[in-house]
Amino acid sequence: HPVGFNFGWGWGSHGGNGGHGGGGYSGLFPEFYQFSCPQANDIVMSVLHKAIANNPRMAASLLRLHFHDCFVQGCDASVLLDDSATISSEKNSVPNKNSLRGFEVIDEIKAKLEEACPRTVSCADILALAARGSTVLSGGPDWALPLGRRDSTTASLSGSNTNIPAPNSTLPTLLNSFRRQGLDEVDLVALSGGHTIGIARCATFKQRLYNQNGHNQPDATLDRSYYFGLKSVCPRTGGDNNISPLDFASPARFDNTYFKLLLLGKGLLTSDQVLLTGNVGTTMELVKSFSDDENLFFQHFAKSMVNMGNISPLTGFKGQVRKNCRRVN
Ligand code: HEM
Ligand SMILES: [Ca+2]
Ligand SMILES: [Ca+2]
Repeated sequence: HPVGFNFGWGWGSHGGNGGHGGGGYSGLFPEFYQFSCPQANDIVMSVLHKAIANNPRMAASLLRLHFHDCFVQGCDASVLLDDSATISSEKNSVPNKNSLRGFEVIDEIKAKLEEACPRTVSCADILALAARGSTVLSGGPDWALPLGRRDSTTASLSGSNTNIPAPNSTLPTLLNSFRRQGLDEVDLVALSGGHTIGIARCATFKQRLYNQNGHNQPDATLDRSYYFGLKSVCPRTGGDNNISPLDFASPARFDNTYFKLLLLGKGLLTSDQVLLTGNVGTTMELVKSFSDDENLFFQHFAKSMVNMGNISPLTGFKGQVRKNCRRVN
C-alpha cells in the first residue's frame, strides 16, 4: 500500500496543542515520510532549485504561501483550493488577490510527488517543505521540519480576510493577530524577518508616503532619503502595482539586513517599522538583537517557522491527501 504505515500513526490528532502554534505537541514529526516517500524533500528541492534559479523572487513567494495557509484554518493547504461549487477560494481575499504567487510551482512539485509516491505527500506538507527549501536556497537557515499534515476539504475566504494582518497594522494589532494563532512577540519579530526577501506593491505602503495619519502627511518614522526614493516609485495617484523590495539592500538574500534597515528607518511596510517604533513589549530589543547577530535571527526564525507550521494541523484520519492541490478529492 503506497500510503505506508505512517498513515494514522496514532498519536496524531490527539496531541493537543490546542490548535495553536506556540510550543507544545503538534503530532507532526520530521521522519513522517521516511518509509512512505523518502525522496519527498529531494523532489521538492529539485523543483525549487530550478524555479528559483529562473526567478529568485519565487523563494519569497513560496515562503509567504505557507504563512497565508497557516493563519487560516491552520496549515492545511486551504489556501491552494480554487473556486468551485463548494469552495470560496482564499485566493480572492484582500490580502491574497493579485498578490499570492507560486501556485504553479506547487502544482509541479505535487505532480512529481504523485508520480513517485502516489497519494502520500499532502499539499500542506508541500507548502511547509517549499517554505523551508526556499529559505535554505536563499541563504537562510535549515531546520528539522515536523511533517504529517493532511489537507483540508474546506477553505475560508472570510478567515483569510480577517486573520492575515494588514500592512498598515499597529504593533498591538500585529501582536494580537499572532497571539490568536498561539504565537508570541518573538515569533512576530522573527517571522517578520521573512521580509528579508521579496517584493511588495505600492498599494501596500503608499499610505505611508502621502497620508499616514489622515492629515496628508508622510510617516514621520520614514528615513527622508528612503521616502524620496519610494515616492519616485509610487506616485500619489495610480501605480498601485508598481513594486519595491521589502529589503532593498539584499532582496534575494536571506540575511539579517531587514533588521538593520529597520534601525535606519528604512522598513517598507508600517508593520515592519512598528516592530522598532511601536513601543509595546520587547520587539524593539529583538529588532536590535537580530540586527546585531544574524545567527541569533536564524535560530529564532527556524524555531518560529516550526511554531507557525504547527498551527492546527489535520492529522491521523482527519482531512485527506489531495491528489491535486487545487481541489478536494
Ligand atoms: C507580520 C505581519 C505581516 C504583514 C502585515 C505582511 C504583509 C505583507 C505584504 C503587504 C506583502 C506584499 C504583498 C503585495 O505587495 O502584494 C508581503 C510580502 C511578503 N511577505 Fe509578509 N507580512 C507579514 C508577515 C509575514 C510572514 C510571517 C512571512 C513569512 C515568514 C512573510 C513573508 C513575506 C514574503 C516572503 C513576502 C514577499 C512575497 C513576494 O515577493 O512574492 N510575511 N507581506
Ligand atoms: Ca490554511
Ligand atoms: Ca535580505
